[in-house]
Amino acid sequence: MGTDHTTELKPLRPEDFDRWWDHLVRAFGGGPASAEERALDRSLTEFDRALGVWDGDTLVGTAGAFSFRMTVPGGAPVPTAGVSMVSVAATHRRRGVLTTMMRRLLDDAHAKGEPLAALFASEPAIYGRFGFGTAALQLSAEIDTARVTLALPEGTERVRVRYAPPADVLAECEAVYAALVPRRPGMLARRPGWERTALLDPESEREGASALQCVVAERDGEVTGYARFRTKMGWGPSGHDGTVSVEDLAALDPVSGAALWRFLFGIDLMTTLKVRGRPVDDAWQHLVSDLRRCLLQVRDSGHVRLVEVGAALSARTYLAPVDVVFEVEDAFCPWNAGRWRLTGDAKGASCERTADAADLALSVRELGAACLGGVSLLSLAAAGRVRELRPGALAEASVGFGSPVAPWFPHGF
Ligand SMILES: CC(=O)SCCNC(=O)CCNC(=O)[C@H](O)C(C)(C)COP(=O)(O)OP(=O)(O)OC[C@H]1O[C@@H](n2cnc3c(N)ncnc32)[C@H](O)[C@@H]1OP(=O)(O)O
Repeated sequence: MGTDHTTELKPLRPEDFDRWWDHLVRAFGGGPASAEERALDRSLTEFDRALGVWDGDTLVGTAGAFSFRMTVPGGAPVPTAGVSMVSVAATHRRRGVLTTMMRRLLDDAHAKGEPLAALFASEPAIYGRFGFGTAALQLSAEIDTARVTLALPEGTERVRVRYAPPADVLAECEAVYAALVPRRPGMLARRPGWERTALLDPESEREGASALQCVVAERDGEVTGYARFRTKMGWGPSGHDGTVSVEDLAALDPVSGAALWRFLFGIDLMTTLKVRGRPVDDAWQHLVSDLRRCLLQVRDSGHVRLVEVGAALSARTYLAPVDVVFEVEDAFCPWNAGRWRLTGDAKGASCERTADAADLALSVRELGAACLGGVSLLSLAAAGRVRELRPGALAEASVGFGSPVAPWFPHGF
C-alpha cells in the first residue's frame, strides 16, 4: 500500500528491527539510548503489529501497537491497541506517512475486535484528527519536605519499609501492580516482560542522581507496596538541599501507601520530593499539611479512541442509570458513525445501533475523552463539543459516565 507515489507500507521484519529502532530514536531527538533498552524494546515488540514505511531502500516511518487490556469504569479489562513507536523521517514529514500508518493500525485493531485504542502523545495536538480524545490526566508535584508534614492514618506504624535491590523484588512488585489493575480506569494489564521497563536505569540518563533505588512495604510478611526512586545530593548556602525523585509508587491499602510516602518524605539531607506521572486523585494529597507548598501541576496523559463504539461503551458500567441515543461523527473510522442507543447502570450496559432520534450529538473524539470517566460530557458541552438535542440527556449521561476513581495511565508505552 502506498502513502504517496514513492513510499510503501510494510510489516516490520525482525531483521530490520535495528534500523527501525534507530529511526525511532533519531525522531525523538537522537538522545542516548542503551543497548539494554534496545534489547528490551525488541523483546516487547509485537512484530505482527509493527509497521515500517519505506522509500525504496530507505526507512522513513515507524509505528506499532501493543496488545494491552485496559481497565474501564466498573473494572472490566478491555482489549486495547496501545499505539506507539510512531516516527516519520524529517525528510518525509507532512506527506501523510503517519496518516497511512494510523489507518492500518486502526483497521487492524478493528479486525482483531479490539474495542479501544490508546496512546501517549509526544505532542497532544497530533492525534485528535484520528479520533483520540484526552481521557486521563497526570499530576506532578515538587514538595518542600522541609516544611510540609504528613498526617498518617492509624496503623501506618505497623507497616515495615525495607530497602531491596529493584531486580530482586520485581516479581513481588509486579504482583502488587497486577492486583491494582482492576481498581482504576486506564490501568493496563500487560504481557510478561513489561515489568522490566521499570528497571531500565542507564547512567547516561541519571543527570547526577543515584542509581534506581527501591523500597517495599510489608504487612505480616507480605509485600503490600513499593516505591522506586532516585536521590540527588545538593548543598546550598544554608546546608543540605537534596532531592528525591519518585519514579513509581504503588500500594494495596492506605497504610502501606502512607508508610511509603512517610519514608520518601523523611530521607535525611533531602529537602525536595519530586513526583510525576501520578493519578490526579493520588492519596498523598490528603495527608500533607500544606498543599500549596507542593506545587501541583496537571497535564494530559492517556489519549483514547473508541475503535468500536458499541463494544467499547457496553464494556463499562455507569454510575447512574443512562438511556441515551448518541449521534456519533467519525470521519476516520466511518463504521462508528451514526446513531447508538446506550442503556446501562452500575451493573452493566448495552450499546446498539438505533434508528431512534438522537439525544446528544458529538464526535468519537469526545466519547474517547469521556469513556474512562475522567472528563465530563457536560464540560465538553460547555466547550461546544457536545450538543444536547433532548433536554436532560446531557446531565443524565454526564452523571452516568463519571468514575469515582480518576482514570490514569500507569506508565508510558
Ligand atoms: C503514539 C506515539 O508514538 S507519539 C510519538 C510521535 N512521534 C514524534 O513526535 C516524533 C517526531 N515527529 C514525527 O515523527 C512526525 O512529525 C509525526 C509522526 C508526529 C507526524 O508525521 P507526518 O507523517 O508528518 O504526519 P502526516 O503527514 O500524516 O500528518 C497528518 C496530519 O497531522 C498533522 N500533524 C502532523 N504532525 C503534527 C504535529 N506535530 N502537530 C500538529 N499537527 C500535526 C499534519 O499537519 C496533517 O494535517 P492535515 O491532515 O490537516 O494536513
